[in-house]
Amino acid sequence: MSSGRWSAGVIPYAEMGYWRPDYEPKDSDVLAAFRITPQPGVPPEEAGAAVAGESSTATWTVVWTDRLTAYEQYQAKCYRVDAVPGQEDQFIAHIAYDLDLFEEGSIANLTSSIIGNVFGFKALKALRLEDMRIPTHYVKTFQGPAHGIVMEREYLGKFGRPLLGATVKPKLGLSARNYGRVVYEALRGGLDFTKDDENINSQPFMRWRDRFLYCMEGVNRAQATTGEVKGHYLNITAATMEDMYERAEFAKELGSVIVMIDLTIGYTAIQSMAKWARKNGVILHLHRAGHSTYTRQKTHGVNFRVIAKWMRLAGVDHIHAGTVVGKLEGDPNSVRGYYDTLRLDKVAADPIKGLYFDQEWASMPGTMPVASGGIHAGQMHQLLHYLGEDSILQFGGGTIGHPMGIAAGATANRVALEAMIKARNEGRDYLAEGPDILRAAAKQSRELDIALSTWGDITFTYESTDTPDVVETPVSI
Ligand SMILES: O=C(COP(=O)(O)O)[C@H](O)[C@H](O)COP(=O)(O)O
Ligand SMILES: [Mg+2]
Repeated sequence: MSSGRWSAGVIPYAEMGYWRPDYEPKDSDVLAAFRITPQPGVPPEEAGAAVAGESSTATWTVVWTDRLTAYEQYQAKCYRVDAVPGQEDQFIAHIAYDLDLFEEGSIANLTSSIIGNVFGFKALKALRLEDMRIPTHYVKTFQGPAHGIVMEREYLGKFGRPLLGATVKPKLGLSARNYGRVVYEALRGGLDFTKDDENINSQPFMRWRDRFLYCMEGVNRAQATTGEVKGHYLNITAATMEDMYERAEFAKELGSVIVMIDLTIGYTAIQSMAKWARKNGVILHLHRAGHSTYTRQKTHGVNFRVIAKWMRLAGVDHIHAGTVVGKLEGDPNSVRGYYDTLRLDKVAADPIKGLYFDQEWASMPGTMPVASGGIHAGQMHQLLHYLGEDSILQFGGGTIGHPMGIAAGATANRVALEAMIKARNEGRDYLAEGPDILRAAAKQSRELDIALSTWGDITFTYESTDTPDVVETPVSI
């Protein structure tokens, strides 16, 4: 292959040893699959080598000090470049990184290497990190989910069905007392959880302490009324770690089973809160606020499946992971891949689901995927079919917008879910028989009947104008 010089005076990375088609990745290597779109005139192997170089040891020229290190071991190696069928300018570069390049248990260190500089590289028109294989040697250095799916179910005493939740709406502006009323109504009506929105922190119209007090009053009253364990995700996102710890401690003092953080607080803050959550026996919910700024474009950024992997390592118990049928973007096969990544212990490579590598989690607990964003009771069969039962289904508008009121909206969701689970136990098929099962259940429940007649036809078909995630069978070049 001709490595090509993409700028005068620059030594091709391929010549510096970052293109190694003969390299056999070791079991302990961290592997990455990047979608690269090289600039005209830059051969794909050179572009792949440049990414390997810049995300490991290299600068743009050979430096004398390289020879003072175990240079070859520390060089990342681009060992394979595949053409993407139907996308002439795109290639998938596979890169192997020696485990010694990374600090144990640090998402900040892992990401400063893998996505640190390379996305601004002039040699590339665009770059997207599609997937990573985290070797079990490295997996074992992370705490992982504070409690995980199995323990969460045991704490709550809820088994064999998805958990139900709702985001309090409107997003902003309610007083603490009215907010607490929404919590109580939704929980007494049949939901397991209610949730703060991503941008509810401590604004002038409702300070965090007041919100926590009124929410927990609603939670406690709903527990007394229903005899079930209930929770409200108290969002402890704040400007500093000190503020977040203070809010988390107060939530625990009030007896909350769960607290919430936003992805915007950053990887290190997330890992710190995961440690706090394990130590204090409080479930940790993560809202992926901001992710679409870098996950949505199909040729540039970071695929959400990689964020899902990092967040399971970082230690969150819940993460928003898409709905397939709701109001927000999400290709069905890719979403199934995210859910597998979060829940399974061994995840097999599957090009249809966009999974480039086998991933072994070495018994690390699973993170509960949360489906949220424009979903309602009329989609219950589809949600169960696509997302499975170890999930949280969250209906904000689809609870609080119910014409008969908030508690009725919650009841509609609970009745629809229980009808579907009963049908599963009788061996019936969610997708084929779902609409019949829902209609039959609605004959016994005015709340569900009204929900179906209000929202039954809403399918968010405008979403299908989005380009589906590019999932292809790679071809070696
Ligand atoms: O407020 C909502 C949903 O409200 P509603 O249920 O009224 O639509 C959540 O913030 C979104 O789910 C985030 O998206 P994602 O879950 O995809 O990250
Ligand atoms: Mg929201």
